[in-house]
Amino acid sequence: MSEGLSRGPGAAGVPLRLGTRKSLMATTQSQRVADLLTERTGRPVELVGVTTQGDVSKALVAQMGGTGVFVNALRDKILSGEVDFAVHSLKDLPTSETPGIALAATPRRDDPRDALCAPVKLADLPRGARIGTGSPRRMAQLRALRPDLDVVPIRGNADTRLAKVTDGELDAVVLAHAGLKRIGRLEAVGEVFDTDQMLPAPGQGALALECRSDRTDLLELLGTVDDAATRRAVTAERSILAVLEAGCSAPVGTYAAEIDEKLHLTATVAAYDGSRQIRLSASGHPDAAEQLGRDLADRLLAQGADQLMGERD
Ligand SMILES: NCc1[nH]cc(CCC(=O)O)c1CC(=O)O
Repeated sequence: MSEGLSRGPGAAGVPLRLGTRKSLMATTQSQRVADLLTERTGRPVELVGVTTQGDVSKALVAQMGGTGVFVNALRDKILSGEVDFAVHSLKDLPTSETPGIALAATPRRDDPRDALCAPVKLADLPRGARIGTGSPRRMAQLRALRPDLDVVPIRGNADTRLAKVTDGELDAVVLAHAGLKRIGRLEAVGEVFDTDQMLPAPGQGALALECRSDRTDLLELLGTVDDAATRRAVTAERSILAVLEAGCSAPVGTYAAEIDEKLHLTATVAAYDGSRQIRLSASGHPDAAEQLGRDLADRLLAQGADQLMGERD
């Protein structure tokens, strides 16, 4: 479509190429960001579907350490110049920096909470009900809330998981509210967990725009959809993960939000069996988000967080 045209900083009107996975969740969140960018800057944005190895082989996703395989494929396309930028679910991004890649913007966050997908609330599930999740964080917190439940490890995309409830294989599954909203499946929600009951994954509900770090023109343009309060909150949350040297598959829950110009941060580290949980809170100046997270992580470690995370049943 735009073949052969100059893509330099002066090329106003040339569509930006947004590399995206082809799943419904990915294309929905990419299109939302595309529309917002065009609305704010007048610049057209076209979606470029990218098939990753992870989309082709489910076994490979597990083998390569989860969602990182999707992230890496999109980053490769950015570095090679095939696409200009990508939109990721922030919680799927590793905390380590990637040479040549910049986090250009974090748009305003959606609901960060987890949701119980069942015809009833958690308290109304019968004793011993089967509840599916692949996340050690959700597993541990569910077991702490309802030790009598049978927590079943499952895989697959949100639709596959929801189908297990509809067809009666499971009584419930737990998924991110934000993802369910993006794929239009909020009707499946029986209860949205309060953060007092279940702390979300660091960055849950937030999106991340990435582009090449040497594209200063693009960094400025993408920066128009950045939400500073979201960035501060997810910075605090992710700095906990970084200190704990944990990823999205660790039993670590966090939630940060600004209230009355203070940043409040709560984090939990749980044993895999939910038998023990350390949960701590702190608040501080929003501009010191990273330090707030680091200090809280140090306090978690001082109370034995690394030992807890190392225990598996
Ligand atoms: N790891 C999969 C994943 N990555 C982002 C979302 C949902 C959207 C979000 O949390 O921002 C999901 C599904 C889920 O956890 O239910």
